Amino acid sequence: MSNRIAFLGCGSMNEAIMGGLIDGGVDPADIVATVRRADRAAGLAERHHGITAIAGEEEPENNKQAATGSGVVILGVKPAGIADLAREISGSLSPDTIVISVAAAVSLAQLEAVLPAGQPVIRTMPNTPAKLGRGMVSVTPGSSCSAGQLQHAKDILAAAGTVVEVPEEQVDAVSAISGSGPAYAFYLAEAMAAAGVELGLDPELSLLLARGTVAGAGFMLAEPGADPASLRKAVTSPNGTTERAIATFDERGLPAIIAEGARAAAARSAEITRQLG
Ligand SMILES: NC(=O)C1=CN([C@@H]2O[C@H](COP(=O)(O)OP(=O)(O)OC[C@H]3O[C@@H](n4cnc5c(N)ncnc54)[C@H](OP(=O)(O)O)[C@@H]3O)[C@@H](O)[C@H]2O)C=CC1
Ligand SMILES: O=C(O)[C@@H]1CCC=N1
Repeated sequence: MSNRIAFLGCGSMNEAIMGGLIDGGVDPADIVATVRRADRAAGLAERHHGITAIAGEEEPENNKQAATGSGVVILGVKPAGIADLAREISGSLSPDTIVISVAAAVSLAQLEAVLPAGQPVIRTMPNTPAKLGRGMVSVTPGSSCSAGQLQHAKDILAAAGTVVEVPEEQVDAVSAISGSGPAYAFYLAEAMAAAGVELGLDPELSLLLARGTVAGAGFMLAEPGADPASLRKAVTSPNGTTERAIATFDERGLPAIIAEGARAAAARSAEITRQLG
């Protein structure tokens, strides 16, 4: 199988995976990326020296060219564009080209319906820390994906972070927790920075403290066997300051609010799947 990997629709998510793979040792010469805009393609080629980036506005056949001869093709456009993209490249795929979709809400059945019969397909749900090799990536194989092909995809994606296999009915939940999750952590950092300003800190200092604290806590969580509840308790002195803050969060129902947000994210995913038919 060809070593070449094509990132079709190389925006936030696919660029993050691509960055993780390059840092993890994939040869940039084996990577081809497509986008619509020429300035975006130029930016990708500048940030990831040695890859080939092709813009649709300059080369309308860019996706077909990139798919031709690639062993793995990673579809990274918005959910509404995935079926058209898959149709567009279906005549350019080898029967053993592994087609990976990173799109939320696009089902395996929807993908398989627009690709050649028997094409190996894998639905994934990654997240943007993949850029640092710190992503969480779920994989769900389609009906024609062999165990060997799934393992090959897992081996490639491992450079982007931790790979977990889940049944398709759990992908919306994975999306609501780890797919969208980095945004929740950034939102927490934004709220903490704003709270610091309200308490009288200089905005720049407050942002520095909030960023460093969320990042530092993230590193602690990344240690093997880390337990968020134990780590939290280690900060919380009896009758101290943290205890008062956590009690306030509990009284105001913050865990329920987070659960409600995650339910809304998962429900939106299911809604998009229905809308895409
Ligand atoms: N962002 C995230 O954290 C996550 C996103 N996802 C999924 O990833 C997918 C992409 O999302 P995201 O990266 O945020 O979106 P972006 O808008 O950042 O990226 C989409 C990219 O696709 C390119 N593009 C659009 N149409 C075409 C086409 N026909 N041919 C080639 N390139 C095309 C765009 O090019 P141009 O820039 O030139 O317009 C853009 O670079 C979605 O399906 C989403 O559900 C999944 C998990 C997390
Ligand atoms: O917001 C979205 O729809 C995508 C899917 C998960 C994260 N970002």
